[in-house]
Amino acid sequence: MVQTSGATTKLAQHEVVPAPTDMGALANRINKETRTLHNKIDKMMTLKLALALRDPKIYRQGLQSFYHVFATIERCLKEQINANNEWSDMLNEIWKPEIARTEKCEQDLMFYYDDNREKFEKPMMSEQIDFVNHIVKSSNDKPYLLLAYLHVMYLALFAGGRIMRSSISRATGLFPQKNGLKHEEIVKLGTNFFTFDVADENLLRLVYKRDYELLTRSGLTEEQKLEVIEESKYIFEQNGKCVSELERHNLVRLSRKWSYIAATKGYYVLMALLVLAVLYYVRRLVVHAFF
Ligand code: HEM
Repeated sequence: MVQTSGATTKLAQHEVVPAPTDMGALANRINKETRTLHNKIDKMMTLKLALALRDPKIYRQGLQSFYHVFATIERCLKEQINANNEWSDMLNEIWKPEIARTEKCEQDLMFYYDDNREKFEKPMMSEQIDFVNHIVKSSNDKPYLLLAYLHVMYLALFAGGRIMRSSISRATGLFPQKNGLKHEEIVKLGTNFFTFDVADENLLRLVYKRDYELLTRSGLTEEQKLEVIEESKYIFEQNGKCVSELERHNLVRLSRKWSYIAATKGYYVLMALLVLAVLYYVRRLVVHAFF
């Protein structure tokens, strides 16, 4: 458990581990090797978020996709810690319960799905199912691959997550009205995913990164570190596939909606166009006759 209450993040530069310039540190190596992939998903998600913030249905689909990933990581992690194998101590010492996302994500999903747990409990989209199966297999075959998830998925929350939290909180079209609650109260109910129950989030991040480095520095062979870096690339790529899959799904949903409108309201649209054409013709006749 991280003792963060009343703490301050004012650490001297030399106390921050790993130093940003330490290119031997596993976390820095992952960041360097995945920079291009990160920039790609950053652009993708920033674009999609602009749409999702106007449509709670799109937002909750995105959140659901992350829910399955975090819930699977945390389930596998618990299994490996309880297994008392050669990786249990390392994983247990890096892991901080305050960073867990399963419950936080569930609280938000219950809010957006009106307390219908069965609507989000199981992954239904194929890329999400592949992702979940891959995590379970990696964790069973090589438990140290969970270290890729512990860096990539959880540190994302402190950087991009913070940026996203601020745009989400300002998005007025996203939150359903609930029993006359004030906007700030509603925002709180729907943004648990981005909050940590600690006095100082930055300290939590620094302690997490420090323990990750101290335990992985000599706890893994070079070959295992290379495998963790490869798994990190997979995580970025698979997140990208999940985002694209949702985009395709919504395009189909929207086109079905428009074909439905055309099929059911087509008569009225045709009549309106006809009236406009007649008005245009009459206007032309009048202009021609008098001018
Ligand atoms: C699934 C999507 C994403 C993943 C997995 C991800 C992952 C990461 C990781 C692992 C880091 C390094 C953190 C560290 O070492 O402390 C990071 C940094 C960062 N991310 Fe993301 N990220 C994602 C999406 C985004 C998005 C959408 C944005 C922008 C809104 C963003 C903005 C940033 C920023 C500003 C940093 C800090 C860069 C730095 O300190 O040099 N990320 N992200």
